[in-house]
Amino acid sequence: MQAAIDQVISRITPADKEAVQRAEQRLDILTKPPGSLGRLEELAVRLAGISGTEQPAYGKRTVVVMAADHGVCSEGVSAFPQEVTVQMAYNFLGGGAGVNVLARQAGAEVKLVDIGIAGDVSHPELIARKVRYGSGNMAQGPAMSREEALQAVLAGISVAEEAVKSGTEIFITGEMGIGNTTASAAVLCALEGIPAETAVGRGTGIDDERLRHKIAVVDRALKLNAPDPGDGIDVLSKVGGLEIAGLAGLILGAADAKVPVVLDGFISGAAALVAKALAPDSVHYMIASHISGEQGHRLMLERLGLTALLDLGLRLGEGTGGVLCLHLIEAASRIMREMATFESAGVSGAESR
Ligand SMILES: O=C(O)c1ccc[n+]([C@@H]2O[C@H](COP(=O)([O-])O)[C@@H](O)[C@H]2O)c1
Ligand SMILES: Cc1cc2nc[nH]c2cc1C
Repeated sequence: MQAAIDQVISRITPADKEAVQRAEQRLDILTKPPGSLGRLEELAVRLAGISGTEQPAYGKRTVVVMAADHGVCSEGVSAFPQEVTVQMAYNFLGGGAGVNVLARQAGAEVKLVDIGIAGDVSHPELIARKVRYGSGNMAQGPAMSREEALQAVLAGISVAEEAVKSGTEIFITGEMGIGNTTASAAVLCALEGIPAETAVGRGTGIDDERLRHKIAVVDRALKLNAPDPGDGIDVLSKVGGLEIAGLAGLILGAADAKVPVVLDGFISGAAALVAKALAPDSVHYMIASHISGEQGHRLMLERLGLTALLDLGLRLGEGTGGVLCLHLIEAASRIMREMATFESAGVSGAESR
């Protein structure tokens, strides 16, 4: 399994520098004062680098919602009970979750992957890739074995490969898993050497007392398991989660296919940090959609070297912020394809002063 992942990693290259240059040049001849479309221009340049063309057009958009459970829930780290994960799985499949609504509006398809839900889910639309029934309790031992972490990463890669084969041109990372902000905070601490109190937030909405307890749980898990910060798979297996591993694989698969991957919130950010640890150039293919209300996400994006496009105080997960960002991606790509140039519209350029 390691060899198959290494093969994918070896194919991931930086963004296309020439397409970046062509995009910058095109932005300067469009009918607007230079730089006046602000961050939309930066987005257009990044998309050019990813897609290898300064005038990209994106058709099929796929939100991949990886769902899994977390043994650490038994420590009382979430405001909600674990069974919500399986219940929400059916909500996604029925089209009633927040991300389903926003995806319909943005013309995106939602795919639910069972990568480690603690219960059984059966539905014709489900992508069944269960590695195990929930992770182990990281406060008492490793979350999973190294083999299970590799299997989950590989599952994410194969989901990406299959979606690209069926026409996906943009990915959005989504997830569902009660307890997964604890695992994501632990991954952030382990990879970036950050203290638990900086990385841990309120997740689904815990009070001050539970927050102090959650920080102590993450501290204990890190001390007990001593994950190796130089080894992304070790971090995943000791203090990660199955959906975090699956999303890390999805990001690697997207980067391998040179398809933009829009990151949602805190959990997607943890997966992105793992992908970066495994393949530093994968960051070139990531678009940070929004800054989550979850404490620690800002720092996470800083460590990824990415700037979020939206700041709406979202903290739902599922891919909701990522899907909202599709409207901006569509805007940036249409500007590059449809906006007139000074020459084509007969508009005078700036006077040199
Ligand atoms: O995306 C985010 O930034 C985000 C922030 C807080 C919570 N969530 C969602 O809430 C769940 C995890 O919260 P918790 O408190 O159970 O760890 C999980 O299903 C996530 O999708 C997501
Ligand atoms: C209801 C509910 C929906 C969610 N969607 C993502 N995380 C969630 C957590 C809860 C509790």
